[in-house]
Amino acid sequence: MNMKINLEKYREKTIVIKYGGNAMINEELKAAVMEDMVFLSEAGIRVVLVHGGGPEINQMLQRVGKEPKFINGLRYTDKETMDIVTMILAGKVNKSLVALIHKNRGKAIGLCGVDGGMLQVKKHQGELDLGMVGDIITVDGSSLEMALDQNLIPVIATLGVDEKGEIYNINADTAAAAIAGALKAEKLISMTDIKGVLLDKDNEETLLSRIKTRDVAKLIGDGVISGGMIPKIQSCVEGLEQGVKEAMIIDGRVRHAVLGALESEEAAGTVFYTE
Ligand SMILES: Nc1ncnc2c1ncn2[C@@H]1O[C@H](COP(=O)(O)OP(=O)(O)O)[C@@H](O)[C@H]1O
Ligand SMILES: CC(=O)N[C@@H](CCC(=O)OP(=O)(O)O)C(=O)O
Repeated sequence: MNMKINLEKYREKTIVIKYGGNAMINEELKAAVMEDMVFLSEAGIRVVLVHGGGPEINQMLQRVGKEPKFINGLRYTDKETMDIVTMILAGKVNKSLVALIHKNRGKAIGLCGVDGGMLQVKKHQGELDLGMVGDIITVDGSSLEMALDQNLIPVIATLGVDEKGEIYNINADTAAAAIAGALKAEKLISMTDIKGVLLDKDNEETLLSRIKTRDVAKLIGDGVISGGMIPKIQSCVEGLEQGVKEAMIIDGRVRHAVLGALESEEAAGTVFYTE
């Protein structure tokens, strides 16, 4: 890779990168993102990759004749859907990302939140029943720390487990924020399929490049932010509240977007800040 960027300031720091299913738009881009993960890891950065896979889950549901259903950006997950989420997230998507890292001569370990009891959940509490969706109660980061100490890149599928051993589905942005908080990460970067948070979601010229965390509730209440952007933006706020130094949303369609985001404080995308 012919990129000269100074990553020294992140050496031995933890960076949690959330890679959304919508930014896995083609195999070439996916391979380039995994190349970046290896590059960062080789620069001595403790990289944790938390991935989504919503579109792949939708495709499989449709193949078996089930219509995907979302409520405020969260998937309604009945038992049959949960089986498919497990197969696709912890199986197909997770292993394909790990394999791509290995293809780039990096070392990765694919885990899901059930492994090592990493993501402990209880059934989601909300106005509406979402089935097998879990709310995170605690994050046990010890298996992640162990992997990072061995210079492995942990690649995480966002399933969680409750005290009865039941497996739940967790939105990948929500899980990434909780993991970043538990690891006291330097940065939480969410890669998606749009420039960042837009004032008008159909006009990419209306990028909000900086958002104050206390304005987030109003942006959601006013309907500026909808669908999958709701958990994404909420998770940036939660990450900062839990001690992450910086949270941002960037355009995963752009090659080497993560490297650009680390290189420049004024990177493209949306940066969240508290006062
Ligand atoms: N104000 C907004 N700005 C940007 N995107 C928005 C906004 N409101 C809703 N969205 C939608 O949120 C989507 C990103 O969330 P999602 O599809 O869940 O992505 P990912 O798979 O990366 O997690 C965008 O593609 C866009 O359609
Ligand atoms: C509860 C819930 O909504 N879980 C998500 C988990 C995957 C995810 O978040 O994937 P993206 O990042 O690609 O959207 C889902 O089932 O789609």
